[in-house]
Amino acid sequence: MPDNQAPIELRVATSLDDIRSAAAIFRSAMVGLPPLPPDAEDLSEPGRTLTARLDGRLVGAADSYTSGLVVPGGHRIPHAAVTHVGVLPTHTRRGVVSALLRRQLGDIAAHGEAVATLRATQGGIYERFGYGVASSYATVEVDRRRARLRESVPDGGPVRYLDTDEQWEQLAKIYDSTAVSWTGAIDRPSYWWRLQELWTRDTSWTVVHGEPGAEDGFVRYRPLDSAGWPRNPQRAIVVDDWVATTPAAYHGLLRHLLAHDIVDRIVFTFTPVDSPLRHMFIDERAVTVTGIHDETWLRLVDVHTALARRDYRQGDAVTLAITDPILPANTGAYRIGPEAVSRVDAPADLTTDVATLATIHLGGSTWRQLALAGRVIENRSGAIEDADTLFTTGVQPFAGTYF
Ligand SMILES: CC(=O)SCCNC(=O)CCNC(=O)[C@H](O)C(C)(C)COP(=O)(O)OP(=O)(O)OC[C@H]1O[C@@H](n2cnc3c(N)ncnc32)[C@H](O)[C@@H]1OP(=O)(O)O
Repeated sequence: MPDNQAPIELRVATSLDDIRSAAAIFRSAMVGLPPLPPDAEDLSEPGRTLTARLDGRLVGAADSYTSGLVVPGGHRIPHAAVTHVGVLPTHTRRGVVSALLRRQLGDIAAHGEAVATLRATQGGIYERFGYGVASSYATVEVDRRRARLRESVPDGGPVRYLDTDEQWEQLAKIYDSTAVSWTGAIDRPSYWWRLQELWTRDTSWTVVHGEPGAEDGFVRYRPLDSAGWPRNPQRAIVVDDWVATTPAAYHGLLRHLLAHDIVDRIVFTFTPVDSPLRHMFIDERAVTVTGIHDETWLRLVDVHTALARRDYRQGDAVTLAITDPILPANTGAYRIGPEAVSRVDAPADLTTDVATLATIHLGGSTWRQLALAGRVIENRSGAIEDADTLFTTGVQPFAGTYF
C-alpha cells in the first residue's frame, strides 16, 4: 500500500445500494462476463458481501455463500464458498483485495466454518492467503463416431427431458436429495442455481435419469456453435453439468449423449481427472483429454477441525508443524493418527504451511509431490511415506461445480 494512501475501510454490505455496487464492481473487474438482466437480484447471500472503500468510495468487494464440502470419508463439513472477488481496475495493487480476503477469513472463522473454497480466475493470487489447489478437473472430448461402448457397459435406467422453464427447481431438488457425496463435492446454494438460470440463454437441453420422484442424475448440454448447424461438418455439443450419483445414472446419461447421431464431438467441460470415461469404449482413443485445470482452491480456516473431520487410512501417526501467518491460531503441531487428531507440544515429523496442507487435504496431491517441490520439510526419515499412507484416498477429489 502506498505510504500516503487513505486507510481501506471494510464493511459488511447491508443496503441494497451497496450490494448492487459490489456486484457492479465485480462485473467491471471481470470485464467479460455474460450480461445479466437489469432486474437480476438475489444473487448474493444477505450478510456475506464484504465491501472495501478508499476515500469513501466503494472500490472492491468479496462475497461468500454458506455451503458444505465433502471431505475424505464422505463427511460434509460447514464451508464458505468464496466468490465475486473484485477490485476496480482503477484501484488495483493498493492492498484492497488483501484487506478484503484477510477480513473475510476472520469472519468465516467467526461463523464456525472450518474451510473455505474458491475458483480462481488467475493462479498467482490466492496462495499468499493460505489457499491451495486441492482438486483439479479435466476437459475431455469424445469423438462420438469412434465411441463404441463395450458390450460390458450396462444399459442404465430411463431418461427424460425436462422443460426449460421448470428445470431449475427440479435440478436443485435432485442435487440436494441425492446427497452428492464424492470427495470435493460442495452444496449448491439457491444463488448459484439462479445464476445458471440467468446465464443459460441459448439453446440448451436438460435430461434427467431415473423414475419420476427417484431421479439420481442429470445432464445439461448445448450446441457449441449453432450457426450453420444443419450443414456444419463438425457438430459439437458441450456438456456443462453432468451429475450421476449412481452407476445406472452414469451409464444411462452417457448412452443418452452418445445417441445424438447428428453430433460429431461431445465436449465435457468438467470431469474428474480420474474419470472412468475412456474405459467405457472399445477404442479408448475416442476420448481425448484436452486440458487439466485447477478447480478447488481450499483454505483450512480451522486447521484442527478440518484435520479431525476427515478420515485417514491405517498407518503410523505423524506429527505436523503448520504455520499460518494470517490466522495464527492455526500455527502449531498436530498429531495425526488413523483414529484421532490432536494438538500437541512435540517435535514435528513434517513442517509445512497452511496452503500446502490444503493442497494435500482432499487427496488431490501427495506429501511426496509437495516435498519434491520444496514445500514440505521432512524432519524424521520415513515421515513423508507415513503421511502419504495416512492421507491417501482411493479417488481423486472433484467438485464439478464452478462458481
Ligand atoms: C474467487 C473469485 O472471485 S475469482 C475472481 C477474482 N477477480 C478477478 O480476477 C477480477 C480482476 N482482478 C481484480 O479484481 C484484482 O486485480 C484482484 C482481485 C485480482 C487483485 O486485487 P488488488 O486489490 O489489486 O490486490 P492487492 O493489491 O491486495 O494485491 C495482493 C497481492 O497480489 C498480487 N497481485 C495482485 N494482482 C495480481 C495478479 N493479477 N497477478 C499476480 N499477482 C497479483 C499483488 O502484487 C500483491 O502481492 P503482495 O502480497 O506480494 O504484495
